[in-house]
Amino acid sequence: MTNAHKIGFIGGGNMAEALIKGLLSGVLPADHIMASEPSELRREHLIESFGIKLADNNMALMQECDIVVLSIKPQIVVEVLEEVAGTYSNDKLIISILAGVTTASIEKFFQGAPRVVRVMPNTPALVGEAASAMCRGHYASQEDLMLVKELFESVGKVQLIDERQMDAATGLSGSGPAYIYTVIEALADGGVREGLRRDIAHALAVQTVVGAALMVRETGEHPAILRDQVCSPGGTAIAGISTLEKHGLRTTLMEAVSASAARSRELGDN
Ligand SMILES: NC(=O)C1=CN([C@@H]2O[C@H](COP(=O)(O)OP(=O)(O)OC[C@H]3O[C@@H](n4cnc5c(N)ncnc54)[C@H](O)[C@@H]3O)[C@@H](O)[C@H]2O)C=CC1
Ligand SMILES: O=C(O)[C@@H]1CCC=N1
Repeated sequence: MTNAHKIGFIGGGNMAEALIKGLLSGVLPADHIMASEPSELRREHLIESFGIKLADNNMALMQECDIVVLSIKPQIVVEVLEEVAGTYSNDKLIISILAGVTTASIEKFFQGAPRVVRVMPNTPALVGEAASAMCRGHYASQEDLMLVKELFESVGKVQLIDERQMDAATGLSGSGPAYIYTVIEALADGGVREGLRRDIAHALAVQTVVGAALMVRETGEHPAILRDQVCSPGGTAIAGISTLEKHGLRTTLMEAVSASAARSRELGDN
């Protein structure tokens, strides 16, 4: 399917890079991927690392690609959409990965019935393990939605959701890798505090998080059941869990998701 398409990224930053790397190792050859990016340093990096073509500017990219991914910061979306709106035609599909920005607020920049699909991916796309949530705009077809779903399935797992839930997904999975990296760092710190060498503590922390996540995914068991299997009566794990509960880990994580979702809503208001 996607081999018939040319995909262009407006903004070649962190998230675009994760998607480009993931797409290259999956469904798309380098000559089907483009980016437009003002930073000379980033342009060189993208050419050298991935062999993709860099457009001279955003309008040139819009003209050359039939799938255009908006991967700039939400704060400059108005400026960029005003710039490229004139080069849009209805045979092009726009994918927005911008936090907070609604499909309706993108559609209003274009004439006619612009086809917009909104996706909230995350950076593990780089290793083919993205968690992406997506929804379609007013004029995108079911076929458009399925095409984008297939594209993002090539870099991880996809959930179709209602647009009203996109800020929640941004708070959970879009931003979530940052929480888990912090958890990994903190677990390793705990190991170092207990006398482990830093590199060993880091390796044990990473593999523990990978292993626990795979247990949940591959056994299909509820996390509480898997946790109970670790906690021996009167043992070590329940002593650790008791400390996590005392310091409110669950509420802290829930509030982190809500704070991030609230920020996503704020970004959409600008
Ligand atoms: N970083 C993440 O984990 C995730 C980011 N997103 C969304 O992806 C988008 C991009 O985020 P990041 O990649 O993290 O940001 P970033 O700052 O790494 O990338 C943005 C890129 O846009 C370029 N740029 C600036 N002005 C431009 C212009 N006028 N035209 C074209 N390119 C321009 C910048 O030079 C930069 O390389 C944001 O809207 C964010 O909400 C979504 C999911 C996860
Ligand atoms: O921090 C941000 O705004 C972006 C969106 C989701 C993850 N990172």
